[in-house]
Amino acid sequence: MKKPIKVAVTGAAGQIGYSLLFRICSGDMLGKDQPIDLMLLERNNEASMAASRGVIMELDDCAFPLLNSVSSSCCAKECFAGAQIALLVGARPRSADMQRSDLLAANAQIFVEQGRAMNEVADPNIKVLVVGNPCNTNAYIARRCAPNLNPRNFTAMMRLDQNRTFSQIAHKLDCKVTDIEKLPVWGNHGGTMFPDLTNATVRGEAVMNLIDQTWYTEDLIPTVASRGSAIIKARGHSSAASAANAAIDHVRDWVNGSNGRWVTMAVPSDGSYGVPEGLTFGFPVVCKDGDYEIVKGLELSDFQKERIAKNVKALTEEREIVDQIIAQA
Ligand SMILES: NC(=O)c1ccc[n+]([C@@H]2O[C@H](COP(=O)([O-])OP(=O)(O)OC[C@H]3O[C@@H](n4cnc5c(N)ncnc54)[C@H](O)[C@@H]3O)[C@@H](O)[C@H]2O)c1
Ligand SMILES: O=C(O)C[C@H](O)C(=O)O
Repeated sequence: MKKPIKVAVTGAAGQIGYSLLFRICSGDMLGKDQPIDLMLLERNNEASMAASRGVIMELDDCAFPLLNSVSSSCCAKECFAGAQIALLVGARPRSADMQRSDLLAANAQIFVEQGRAMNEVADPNIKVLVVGNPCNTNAYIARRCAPNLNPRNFTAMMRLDQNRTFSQIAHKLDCKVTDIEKLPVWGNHGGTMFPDLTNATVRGEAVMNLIDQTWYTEDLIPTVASRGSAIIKARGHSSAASAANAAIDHVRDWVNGSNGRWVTMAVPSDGSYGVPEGLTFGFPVVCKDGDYEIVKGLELSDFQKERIAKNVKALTEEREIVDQIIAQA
């Protein structure tokens, strides 16, 4: 029997939490032989605590063989004590009339506090996935506030954007999602995100030979970039089960490897492809041995450079705003 891994999840009683926790405990994220100590964080108010208790009752009622223990707290330091993996989901979602970046004012402070708490009590090599929006910049905040932890390990979720692109391509070309390779989404989980078909293949054939450029730039890219808004309009709530699924995919591949496949993770830039060092930026990565590597050596066309530059601009502007928030916090 393996030793349990300590997994912290914030926003445990929210929409995403309700899809995510049950899949973590059934072994979808870390494997069917990996026991888990689950540590939940919710807001300190009666409704959130009650909802959190209800979720724990349901987790109990599933009798998950892999769930070694579960605890719930409204104190970040208690929740993150010894945590080896943290999924930072707890944050306000946007409403139909908002951009994700409009959430910075509401959510930035959460990631200042949680970054500081992790810095004091988490495993120094903790792997962090930020889901709460705007997730790239929130991951940047948490990393800045946790100088004692491994900075590479502060990542944000763009796997949902990749999964959305894969499904659009599979519908368009009538293929299986598993036939598709080398299709990353660069940049920010925001309006400028860049689903990049340049190197994508379907059963080994270049996707760009199978679709026309107009469909790519005028249909696919806007459809993926506005999918979150389309779901909010349709459901009245932001995506939840698909977001939880993407979080599972992100952490599973990071921990257990992507078998040579490119996957999209937003990670601290090392300066690759002209992206300023330190921005939390969506890149194509390959995961192996519990780590990720940005795919290197790609020749970028002017079209790719221009799309990447728009994301650099958006994230640089957000970084300027939050640098002030961090300095004042
Ligand atoms: N990156 C992505 O692809 C992606 C996809 C979907 C949603 N999101 C984002 O995920 C976040 C959560 O979405 P949701 O639909 O689950 O929202 P929700 O409102 O249903 O749940 C959020 C939960 O977080 C809790 N929470 C708030 N502040 C907290 C704090 N400081 N500590 C602990 N818990 C706290 C709330 O009490 C609530 O239970 C939102 O910001 C949303 O925009 C991101
Ligand atoms: O769009 C949102 O605000 C929610 C989430 O980021 C999504 O992409 O579904």
